[in-house]
Amino acid sequence: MKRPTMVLYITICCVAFVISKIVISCLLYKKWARKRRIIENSLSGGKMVMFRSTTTQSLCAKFLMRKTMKLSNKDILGSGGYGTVYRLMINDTTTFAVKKLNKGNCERDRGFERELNAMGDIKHRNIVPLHGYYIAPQFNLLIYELMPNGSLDTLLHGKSSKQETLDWATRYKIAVGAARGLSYLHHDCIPRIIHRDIKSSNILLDQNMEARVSDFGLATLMEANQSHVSTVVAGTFGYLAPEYFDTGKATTKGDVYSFGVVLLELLTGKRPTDESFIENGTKLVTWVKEIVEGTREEHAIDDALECFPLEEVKKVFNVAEKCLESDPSKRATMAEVLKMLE
Ligand SMILES: Nc1ncnc2c1ncn2[C@@H]1O[C@H](COP(=O)(O)OP(=O)(O)OP(=O)(O)O)[C@@H](O)[C@H]1O
Repeated sequence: MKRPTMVLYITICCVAFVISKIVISCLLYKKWARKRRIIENSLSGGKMVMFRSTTTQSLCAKFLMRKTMKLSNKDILGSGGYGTVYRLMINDTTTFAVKKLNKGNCERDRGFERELNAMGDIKHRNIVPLHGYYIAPQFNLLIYELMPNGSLDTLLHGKSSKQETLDWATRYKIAVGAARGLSYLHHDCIPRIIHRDIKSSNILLDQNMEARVSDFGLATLMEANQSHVSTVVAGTFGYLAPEYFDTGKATTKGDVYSFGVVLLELLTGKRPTDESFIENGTKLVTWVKEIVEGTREEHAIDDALECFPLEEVKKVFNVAEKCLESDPSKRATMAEVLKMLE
């Protein structure tokens, strides 16, 4: 090849290389600028409130918001009917769980308000702490403490092969902790709080496997002179008390019934919606009642439990029965349930 032709080729290659670099840089800049614009737009017109605590005192709201805006699918911890929950890592020692509720759905907006009303002032070792919230034009955020051991539902029914079976002592501890949290809501809060969605996926576990009641999106406040609150029936199939299902009147006894179903899940390792019940035309509650009547509790206990103290197990079956009385006036209160378990 002649020298001038070669120089021409090399020049063309160099120019093409430089142009492609410029184009790529422009595209990357455009993408970055777009992302930044979205973050700026989200930050403007929004209101961030962080409650004072040792975890939050050194945090700057703007820094927290910027971190929140960068959350993506890989940070998702789980999704529910009302929103998506993300893991938000601030630094090596501080991580939050952020629930994002998109606006525009009346029920979802009400859920956000209910959650704030119910949880704003609550501090109890068996309730998931709410650290703050963010209100923006397009969405709302709830900022909780991250529960590193996830939900009871995943621990009992999760499919991961790495997952260890929950031993009896841990199950018992979870039952007592959840009962303590619920009893606090019913008997020690003013006004009293009905949770309305007690189920295993709303019982989370902290680093010490201590149970924490979460998800107050349906929670209802009840003044001292009220015996019930009339609502549209909501909650989760399999956990709803029969009288609530029939009348829509929410009472603390409805939560007691749902807690009874959670006790059965801990004992039997079965979901209330387990397919085997549907196939046999029965329900978890009916099946267990028959077993307890025939004093055959050892046949209902979770197969995954290799050893367990039978007397203690029988006692918990009896407590569950007292929670699952079909007549709410005969059903135990949460304070009584806690006393029996403790
Ligand atoms: N504070 C938290 N720490 C760790 N994981 C959490 C936390 N809060 C929620 N999660 C996870 O996110 C999942 C979704 O939670 P969310 O409360 O939105 O829905 P759900 O209770 O599963 O269903 P629904 O709200 O429809 O009743 C939970 O099952 C749980 O695994």
